[in-house]
Amino acid sequence: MALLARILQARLSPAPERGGLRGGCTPLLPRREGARLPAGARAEDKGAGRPGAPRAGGRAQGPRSLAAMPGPRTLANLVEFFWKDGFSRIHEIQQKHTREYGRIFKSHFGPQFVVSVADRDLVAQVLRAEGAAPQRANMGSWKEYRDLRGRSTGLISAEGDQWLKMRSVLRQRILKPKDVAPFSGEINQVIADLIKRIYFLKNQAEDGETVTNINDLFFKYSMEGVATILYESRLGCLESSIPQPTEDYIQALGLMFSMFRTSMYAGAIPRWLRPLVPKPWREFCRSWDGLFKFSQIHVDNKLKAIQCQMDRGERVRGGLLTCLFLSQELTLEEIYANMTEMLLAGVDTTSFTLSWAVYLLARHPEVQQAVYRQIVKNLGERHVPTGADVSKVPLVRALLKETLRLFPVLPGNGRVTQEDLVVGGYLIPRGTQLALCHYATSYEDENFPRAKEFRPERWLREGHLHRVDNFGSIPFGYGVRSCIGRRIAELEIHLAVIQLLQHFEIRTSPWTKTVHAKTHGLLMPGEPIHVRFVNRK
Ligand code: HEM
Repeated sequence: MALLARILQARLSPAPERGGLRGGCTPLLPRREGARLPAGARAEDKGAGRPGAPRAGGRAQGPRSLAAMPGPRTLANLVEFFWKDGFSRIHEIQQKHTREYGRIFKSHFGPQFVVSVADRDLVAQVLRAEGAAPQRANMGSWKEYRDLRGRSTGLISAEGDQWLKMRSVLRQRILKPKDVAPFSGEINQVIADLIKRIYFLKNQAEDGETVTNINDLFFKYSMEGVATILYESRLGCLESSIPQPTEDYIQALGLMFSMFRTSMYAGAIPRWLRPLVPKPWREFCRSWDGLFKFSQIHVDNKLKAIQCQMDRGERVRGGLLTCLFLSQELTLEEIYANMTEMLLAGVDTTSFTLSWAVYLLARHPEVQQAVYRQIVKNLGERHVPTGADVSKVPLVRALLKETLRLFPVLPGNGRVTQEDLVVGGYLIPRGTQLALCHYATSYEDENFPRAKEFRPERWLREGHLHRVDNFGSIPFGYGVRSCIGRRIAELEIHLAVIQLLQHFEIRTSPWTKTVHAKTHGLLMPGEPIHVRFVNRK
């Protein structure tokens, strides 16, 4: 039956040739008013989208409706997510559903209906067709909190004109590598503290080498690094005795982090159910209160310092926050909201990635040796690198890309379609939530030969003609709504990896286990990672 369905489907929907990034995508067709499904489409479509079935098509007969799209049953999905804690396995469920239903499938999450796209070319098609202000999916609860408290939205939660305005202000300041290169000095000071902290922790270890729970160490590094850029002030996260306000802040961040999960529950539970299940929404609001409060303290401190400088008639110069104050392009509420949301977006993402990168280096000494050799050859054993040096060590950049391919911090991304689209032969009406399944596409051999293997060299360019780009792995997203903090994160990670390898050989320890990924909103190491930092000299 399945074979017959596939053959019928193939006749109805000739598969387009896969043509890499530039070709091979189904063009986005405008909605054909009154387009009708071919007779019997429902039955025939049962096999559509399964592995081996045609990916896109229906052009001859018109696109198929969502009713014909395969996908898990609503009840099964609810059980998977709410009963079997599917929220911690989103990445695996993505792969499972792709295997079972194909590269485009539909699902229900509580009141939400989502179409998942797990195909490199279809993801490219969707993202390339975006308008001027793409809409992120599932931000209703974020917006609701802000309305409730009279707060502004930040870049993550804003939509439409509000988003365009804020994005155009922030993109001028941090979007390009050259914008963030001047932060190298500040980041290097944080890295100097990180290295000191590693020596301190090693000295406390029985073997003089093992640092347990590098996740925690890199969390503190990332928080200190991004706060240095966002608030233009140090928090003291890497000191032996962390100042109380910073300790409170770390707690607030912990709460913020657990909020990702809360936020998913909060969003998935319909409003009318809140009186019966009040906890998720209450927790959600409480954690946002804490985040906004903390950010506001730091922003206000900086504002006061600038005011004092101005009162003394001094010339005011500074980084991101200072520029935002002086340019007055954003209101104070918008600055609070953006600082809060950027901090939220900038700590765990960077720290998880750095933890995975160090774990992978420890597990693959031959790769580590190659990266180290390139650093020594092109930069030297002790040269403190700046942003401008990073292009001289392509293996360090390749290491980050490969780490993010295997462990993309955001295993999937969301969009709400702003026009009717035809994707993979299906008519997706305007206003439909799309989930772009980056984790699933990252692990496809077709996109990345021997995809399960850690091979950073796959990202090296052969000369200038060969551009290694692939919509199978776009960990920072793509296009006008992609990650605005990308260059900050890269700077923090590249500079840290270079200096860690200049100081230490990273080895596994008897306590280094195989670490599995767990999704907690973000894809994180499921267990603490322990490694040995062996002094180079
Ligand atoms: C390894 C680190 C990071 C990864 C993998 C990452 C990934 C992402 C992804 C996938 C998105 C969604 C893009 C889209 O919808 O197309 C995003 C958005 C965003 N990220 Fe990052 N991010 C990282 C670090 C950072 C840092 C350090 C900051 C801030 C300093 C930051 C700030 C943001 C903001 C504000 C947005 C929303 C952008 C908008 O909607 O205009 N991210 N990030």
